Amino acid sequence: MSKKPVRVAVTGAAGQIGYALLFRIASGEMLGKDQPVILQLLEIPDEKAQKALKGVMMEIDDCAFPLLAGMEAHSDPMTAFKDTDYALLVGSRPRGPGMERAELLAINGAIFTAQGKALNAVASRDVKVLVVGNPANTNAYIAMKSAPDLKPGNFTAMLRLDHNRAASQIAAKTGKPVASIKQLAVWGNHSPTMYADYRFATIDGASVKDMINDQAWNKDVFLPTVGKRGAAIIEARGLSSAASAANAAIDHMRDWALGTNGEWVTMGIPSKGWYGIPKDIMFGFPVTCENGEYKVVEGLEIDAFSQECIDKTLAELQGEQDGVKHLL
Ligand SMILES: NC(=O)c1ccc[n+]([C@@H]2O[C@H](COP(=O)([O-])OP(=O)(O)OC[C@H]3O[C@@H](n4cnc5c(N)ncnc54)[C@H](O)[C@@H]3O)[C@@H](O)[C@H]2O)c1
Ligand SMILES: O=C(O)C[C@H](O)C(=O)O
Repeated sequence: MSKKPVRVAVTGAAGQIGYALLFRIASGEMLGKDQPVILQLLEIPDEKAQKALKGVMMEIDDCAFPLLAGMEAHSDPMTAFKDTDYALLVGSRPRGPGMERAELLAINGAIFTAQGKALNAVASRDVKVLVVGNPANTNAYIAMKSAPDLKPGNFTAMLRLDHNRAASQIAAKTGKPVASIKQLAVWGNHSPTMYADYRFATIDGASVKDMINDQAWNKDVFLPTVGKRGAAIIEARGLSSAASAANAAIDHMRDWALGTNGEWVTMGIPSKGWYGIPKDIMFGFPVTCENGEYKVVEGLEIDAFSQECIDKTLAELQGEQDGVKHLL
């Protein structure tokens, strides 16, 4: 018997990431090739944006996706999020050259108060929320705090692009296939302070740290390359990453919904005190997923260098989250 369709809301649906994301959701790459979906697409109530959204929807229609069980255009989160099972909050301004993501808080923060409230009012009580719009961790925190009737743990921020970037750099350094890299983690904020950590990573059972055996490369090449990759792409492309961001969003939601078979992935989630990160800080942690739930990988040893990195990204997040109290 075929499965009941699930509702997937996507904001910023006519934007760059939206264009790289919607077709893949509709084709079953996110929730499985047997899972029908209803797309609930949100754009700003602006004639040009709504017209562009109609154009994207015409193209989606023209793909004749067998799993697409319905598609709606919205300009109000209160209708876009009605009964939604999954919400991908992408819609918000990207940064331009020379900006840091945190500078977007003043522009984008308020979007997530309104959207958190709307999710609180009308979404499924089990909605799984992924915040992509930057600064992603703090926007996710705002949305979570604006939705007191939903479970805080159902709000997540996207660190998966950083995880995938780290995996790709390690594959290049070791000359091994990216798929062979296991047990990678990215701690903290989706910002240059993030701490991509390969101390526990393995390739075919062997330690990646021992294979690389170069702390100078870790500190002076790997961490800055991963941490500043978004800026490097903006510099090269003139626009912020879109297809890789959409790909990471698909990976994040697919793994959360369908499980990771014991493999580690990175998700930005509200802390419950793990590794000394204060409660509710929206922090990147290594997790595994099973039965629609994520579980933090606990008990990892944090050495002095790692603690210093974790403290730095935590302090930045605390500063950002203190700075948005007026929105909550
Ligand atoms: N977390 C990550 O790893 C990551 C990666 C890449 C990009 N991003 C962020 O994702 C966001 C979107 O990037 P993009 O390249 O698609 O930008 P874009 O400008 O191409 O598209 C954004 C779209 O969002 C719409 N929008 C704005 N406010 C909205 C609102 N309140 N409700 C609904 N829609 C709204 C705009 O009209 C626009 O169509 C940016 O904030 C960017 O920095 C995050
Ligand atoms: O860096 C940006 O502003 C976009 C995005 O967050 C990225 O990491 O590519």
